[in-house]
Amino acid sequence: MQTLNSTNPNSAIARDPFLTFESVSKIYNTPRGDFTVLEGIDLTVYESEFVCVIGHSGCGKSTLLNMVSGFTKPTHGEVRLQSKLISKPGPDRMVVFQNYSLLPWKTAYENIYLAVKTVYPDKSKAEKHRIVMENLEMVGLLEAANKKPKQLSGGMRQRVSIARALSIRPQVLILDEPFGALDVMTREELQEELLTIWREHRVTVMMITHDIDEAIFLSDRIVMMTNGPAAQIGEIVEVPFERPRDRAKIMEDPRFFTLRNHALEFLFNRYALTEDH
Ligand SMILES: Nc1ncnc2c1ncn2[C@@H]1O[C@H](COP(=O)(O)OP(=O)(O)OP(=O)(O)O)[C@@H](O)[C@H]1O
Repeated sequence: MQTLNSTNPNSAIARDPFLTFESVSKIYNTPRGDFTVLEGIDLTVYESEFVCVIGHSGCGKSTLLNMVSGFTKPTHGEVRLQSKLISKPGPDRMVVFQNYSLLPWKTAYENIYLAVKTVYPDKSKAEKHRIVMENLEMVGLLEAANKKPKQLSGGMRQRVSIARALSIRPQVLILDEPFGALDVMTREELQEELLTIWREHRVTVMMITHDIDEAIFLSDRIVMMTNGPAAQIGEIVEVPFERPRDRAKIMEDPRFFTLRNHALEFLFNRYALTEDH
């Protein structure tokens, strides 16, 4: 594994490990025999870090994040959060998917309320209400509180999903291509909002994206996966831009193009998809 050198002000060096993958492999048993998706994954994510994972379709990015959420377990190796072995889902790790996953028969308010009620059954009704309202406000959706998902735009639904995930104060926010289905304008708007929320909450984020520009704009480090089967971390690139980030300024920075070209070269030259994939 290589790391592109940088003088990153957000550099993870000399911080305590927070989320760790130690010699992680994942093998699925399929009707055609064992299928090794990931092999020998070692990764340390630091508290409050924003890490993006990129790689070709099917290389195992969701599998990697599913081992953080606890939806799936490693076949070999361990994933730990603050030294504690992750073996099942828990409220300390919340996931936002691309396809919203809101309950369609409940309003935005009720979707968030249900999450708060499930995780904090002992909180008073007034306190639960306060948490829901605070989180709806955080994503600018107070006025849409009583709307059901089908009455909301894709961007609004994703805002509700993010509010719901953060309402229970997870330590890790797992984002599986959260903006993949949105148009460019909405996508950029949500990226800005996500960065503001991340800065205020200091939550640790692991996010899958197929969009290199999005990964550069959002993250402290980009984990680039090789192709499967038996995909590995090919390279980890540090993103050197100071925060808060200004998209226009970043786009003018020569380092942006160096990073972008480096990631493109990795994906479309060194690990280009071949006929077999
Ligand atoms: N439960 C399972 N059983 C068998 N194979 C699986 C299972 N889940 C995933 N796979 C296979 O593992 C590989 C990696 O899947 P995964 O969804 O992790 O990739 P990905 O990089 O997230 O893909 P994409 O970018 O298309 O979402 C794929 O070949 C997929 O078909």
